[in-house]
Amino acid sequence: MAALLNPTARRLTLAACRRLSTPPAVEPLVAHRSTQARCNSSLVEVNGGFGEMVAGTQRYYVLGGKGGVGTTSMAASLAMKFANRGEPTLIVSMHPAHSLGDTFEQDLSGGNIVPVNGVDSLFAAEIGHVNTKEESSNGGSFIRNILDKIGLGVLADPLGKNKLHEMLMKTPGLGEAVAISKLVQIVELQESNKFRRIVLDTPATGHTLNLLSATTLMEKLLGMANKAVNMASSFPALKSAFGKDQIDPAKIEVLRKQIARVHELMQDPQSTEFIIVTIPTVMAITESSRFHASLKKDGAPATRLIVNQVLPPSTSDCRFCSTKRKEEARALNMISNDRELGGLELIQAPLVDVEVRGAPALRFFSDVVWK
Ligand SMILES: Nc1ncnc2c1ncn2[C@@H]1O[C@H](COP(=O)(O)OP(=O)(O)OP(=O)(O)O)[C@@H](O)[C@H]1O
Repeated sequence: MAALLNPTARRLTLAACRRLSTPPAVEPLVAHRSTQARCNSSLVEVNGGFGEMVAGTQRYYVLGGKGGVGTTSMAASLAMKFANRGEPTLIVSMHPAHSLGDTFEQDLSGGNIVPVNGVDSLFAAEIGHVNTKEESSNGGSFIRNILDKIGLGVLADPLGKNKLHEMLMKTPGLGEAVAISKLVQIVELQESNKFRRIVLDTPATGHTLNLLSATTLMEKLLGMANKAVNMASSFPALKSAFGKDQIDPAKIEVLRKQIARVHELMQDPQSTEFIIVTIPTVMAITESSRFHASLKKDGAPATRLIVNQVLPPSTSDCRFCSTKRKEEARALNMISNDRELGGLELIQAPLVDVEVRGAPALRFFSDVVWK
């Protein structure tokens, strides 16, 4: 088992490292450098196989895990690590409830690719989030765009903002449909060619990653289209505006092909690596095991498992800590004996004493995790 954080060094770390992006005005530079060196060198001897990742041909890194285990922090730290090597990197959050912007302490809610403040070579976008309030104030342009893509743009005007909303917000799978559609757009963008690495922060819903279910997605999109048409047909005033034949099969076919291309990329181990994020609890590990089984079933190439929030060692555990530590050891033990997870490369990321938030903390955390 890899050695973990030295608690003394850890205390020194994130709090001090938060300040390191800007050299101090008054503290002598040499002291600053020495603190920085301690921050950079100290802590963890965890082999994250980062060297292998850098040498590999992969361009896409898809991180997924149960809610709250730290997927966004891990994705952001990986993207930061690539960018710090000077590799142009894009991180995309596909979470319905985004926290990537909070992680970088920057507003990313516009859905566009924007440079991350204070980090060279790093760009970010949050996609897939449909904000009802914003949509209402901008006339439903995001949803309109999706409707356009499936040949139902004509629907947007006659339904009006409110009805459009009511209908689409109640459509199951809309969030995923929107996210996939946006991801396809991003991957196809000319601008995206400049990124050597693209890190995707994805929600794993249940134990599956719907990103891969292109077929299901297409069914959803088509179902959505049909629903829209049927609903509109029940409004007499709209009957003449359009009918089923308004759905443009050619447009649907273009979208289907684009999605198939993304799907293919995601299944190609030369292009994509899936990374499962978990925490050392029996429940999270059990779910990760199912998650890996479903990734394999989908032909998705997962090689690494990150166990996040592992307790640092201590010589003076309180009762609570030592009980917690035993529970953790039990959970970690499960991994090596698990048929699904046992074969994955294990990365242990320590529980640190401050939030992983803001560029300096992320920069530090990325060096701790990705070795
Ligand atoms: N190793 C760690 N040590 C300390 N805090 C951590 C660690 N990893 C994550 N956190 C903190 O835990 C919180 C949740 O992390 P994060 O947003 O990355 O989780 P998530 O799995 O993406 O959550 P969600 O699925 O709800 O979006 C954040 O406040 C983050 O700073």
